[in-house]
Amino acid sequence: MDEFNFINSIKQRTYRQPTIVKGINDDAAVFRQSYMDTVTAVDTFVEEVHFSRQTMSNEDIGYRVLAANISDMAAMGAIPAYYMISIVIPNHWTESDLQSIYQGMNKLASLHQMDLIGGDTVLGDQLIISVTIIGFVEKNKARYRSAMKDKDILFATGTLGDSSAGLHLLLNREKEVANGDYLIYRHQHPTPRVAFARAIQSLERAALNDVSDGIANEANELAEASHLTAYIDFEQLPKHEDLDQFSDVEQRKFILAGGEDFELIGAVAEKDWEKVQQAAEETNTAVTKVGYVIDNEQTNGKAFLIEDGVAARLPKEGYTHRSK
Ligand SMILES: Nc1ncnc2c1ncn2[C@@H]1O[C@H](COP(=O)(O)OP(=O)(O)OP(=O)(O)O)[C@@H](O)[C@H]1O
Ligand SMILES: Cc1ncc(C[n+]2csc(CCOP(=O)(O)O)c2C)c(N)n1
Ligand SMILES: [Mg+2]
Ligand SMILES: [Mg+2]
Ligand SMILES: [Mg+2]
Repeated sequence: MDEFNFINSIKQRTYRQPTIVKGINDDAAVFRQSYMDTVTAVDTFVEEVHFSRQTMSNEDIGYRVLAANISDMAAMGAIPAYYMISIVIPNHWTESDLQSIYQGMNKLASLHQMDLIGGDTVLGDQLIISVTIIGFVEKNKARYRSAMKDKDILFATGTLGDSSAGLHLLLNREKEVANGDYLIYRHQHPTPRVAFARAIQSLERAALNDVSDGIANEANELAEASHLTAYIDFEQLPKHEDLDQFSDVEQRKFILAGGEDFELIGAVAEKDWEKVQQAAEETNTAVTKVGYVIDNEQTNGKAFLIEDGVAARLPKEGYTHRSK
C-alpha cells in the first residue's frame, strides 16, 4: 500500500463545512469559528475488542466508529462538524478493505454534513482506529453531566439493550430469534441522537450523557458529576419487544450493562418535561421517563434501581476493559 495514494483516495474532493480553511494535505488542518464554543473528543477502537470482521462488514466498522464519536457530540448538545482518523494498519488489510471503512464513515458523515479534515496512517500488528471529533455548541450551552438538579426527571432516548442483544446474536449464531436482523442492525448502525439533543438546546438547563457502557454506568456518572442521587425505575426503561425472546437475566444484562446503544440519558426540570416530549416528537425520537433525581446527603453520587417497589444500589457494572 502506498501511503500517499491511499490518503489521496480517502480524501474528500469537496468539503461540506464552510468554516474549513485548510483540510487534508498540509502539516495540520485549519478551521475558523468565532462565535461558538468548540467541543472535542477522541475514542479508540481496537479490532477484536470493539469490533470484529466476524460481526461487521468493513463499511459497518467505519460507520460505527464515527457514530460512537458523534454520540459524544450529541451528549454535549453540540453539532458535529469535523473528524480526524488515526489508523494503525496490519499488513493483511488491503487498500480496498480500508477504503470501505472510510466509505462507511463518509456515509454517516454526509448525513451530518461532517468533513474528514486529517489523520495519521501507520503500519502495525492490529487494526486500531482512533477518531477525533470536533463540533460546536452555543457559548456556555454545552450539556454537562454535572448539570442535574434536585427533583429533575431522568429520561432515555430510543430503546436500551438492542445493541448488545444484536452482538450476542452475532457471536452466538446458533441462537434462533424472530426478527434478529433488527437487533443486529441496531448493533451495526447505531443512531447518534444529535437531532434530539439539538432540539432541546433552547432549554436553559439539561444534563446529558450517552450510553456507551450501559445505563448502569452512565446513571452513576451523572450522579457522581452532579453530587446528587439518581433513581432509575427498571420497569420504565425503554425496551424493544424483540428483547422479550431472551431470558430475564439476559435482558437485564443487555438493558443495564450491555452498552453501545449510543442513546442519550439525561435530566431536566419537571417544568421542562413537556418541551422535551415536544422535541422528541419533532425529531421522531422516542423519549421515555426512566426515573428522577433527589438530593440526599447519604446517597449523593450514586445511582439506585427500583425493582418490584424496592430500591437497591445500581452498581457501576458497565463494560469495563480487563487488564491483562
Ligand atoms: N487516556 C486518557 N488521557 C486523558 N484523558 C482521558 C483519557 N481517557 C479518557 N480521558 C478523559 O476522561 C473523560 C471521560 O472519558 P470516557 O472515555 O470515559 O468517556 P466517553 O468517551 O463518553 O466513554 P466511552 O469511551 O466509553 O465511549 C473525558 O474527558 C476524556 O477526555
Ligand atoms: C467483537 C466485539 N466484542 C465485544 C464488544 C462489546 N464492547 C466492546 S467495547 C464496549 C463498551 C465501550 O467500550 P469503551 O469504554 O472502550 O468505549 C462493548 C460493549 C463489541 N462491540 N464487539
Ligand atoms: Mg472515551
Ligand atoms: Mg465515547
Ligand atoms: Mg460519552
